[in-house]
Amino acid sequence: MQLSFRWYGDTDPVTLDKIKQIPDMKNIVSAIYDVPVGEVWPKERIEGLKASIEKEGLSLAVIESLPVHESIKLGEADRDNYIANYKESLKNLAEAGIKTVCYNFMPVFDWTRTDLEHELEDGSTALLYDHDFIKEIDPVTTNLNLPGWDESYTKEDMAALIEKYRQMTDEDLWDNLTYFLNEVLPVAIEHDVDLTIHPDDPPWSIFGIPRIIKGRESYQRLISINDAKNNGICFCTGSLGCLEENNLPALIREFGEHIHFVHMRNIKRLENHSFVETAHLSKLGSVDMKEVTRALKDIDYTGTIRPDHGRMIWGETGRAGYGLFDRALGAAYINGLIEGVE
Ligand SMILES: O=C(O)C(=O)C[C@H](O)[C@H](O)CO
Ligand SMILES: [Fe+2]
Repeated sequence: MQLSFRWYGDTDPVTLDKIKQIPDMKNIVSAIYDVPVGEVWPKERIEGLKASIEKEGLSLAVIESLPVHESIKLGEADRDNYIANYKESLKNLAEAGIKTVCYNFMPVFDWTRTDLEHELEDGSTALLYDHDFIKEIDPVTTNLNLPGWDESYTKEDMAALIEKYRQMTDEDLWDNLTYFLNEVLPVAIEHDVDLTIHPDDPPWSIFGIPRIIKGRESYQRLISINDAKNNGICFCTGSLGCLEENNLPALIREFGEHIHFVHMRNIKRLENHSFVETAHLSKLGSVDMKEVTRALKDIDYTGTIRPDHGRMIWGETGRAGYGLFDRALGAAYINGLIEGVE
């Protein structure tokens, strides 16, 4: 298993010279963030990102993420243009030697929380999701100012987009994912790139819009589209762990040959679908990280694994979920789990 760390590029307050001092940290997960969603990622930009990482003696192991344009998720008439661009970007990434690309198929929003600085009893802060609050609010008028949300939307854009998705069913979204994968997988297979779909976070419909990547049935359906290993999974313990019925070690054993990227994150399930992110340690949350790691060992997982969202501890401020200190503690914990199961 290749330990890795997410880095948001030159604007990230967490710098590569610090990341590389985390024990056994050799691999970086990153992306190009200033190319508009749907445009082609130029070769020179990819090479530039790679060079900036290799300059520090690290390697660019995974792209998280190559985003999927809303027109593709909506199945709109112009989706083919964006799919053609997606293929071009995949080719450019493959030519730069990148073999693992993460994406998600969540409509409009990325991960969703209701409080980015929820104070825990030890004085650290974590990301909280209050399901009752989410059910009450109008996402257009309530500014949750989540970093994962695309800041380029005007309120009118967002309202129009949400309305379009509210007319869609899960089936419609599956149809559009199927269309997308039938188009891009041949390119991924030809260039030996593993696409890895990140689960929905949280893994259920919010704001009345569909979400489909939630657990076992989702993965059975995903693989029924195309059983090539390139039709892959980013196994995120924090996202999947939000649903008590998701047996994470069993999912790993069942879908292991499609897992090419792992996010290690712990959450504590609260009542009625609410949850709070915790430190990575199993006993502080609802996810048994040791059994997850043992299952990864059992499937001889050799892919990339990263600590996912951490708390803000020791007074650190920065990008929600992406501070240095608690993710570094998480990385050290993952090192220990791997050593333990080996
Ligand atoms: O929601 C999660 O578990 C993620 O890993 C999602 C990442 O934070 C997402 O890629 C940020 O855009
Ligand atoms: Fe994740």
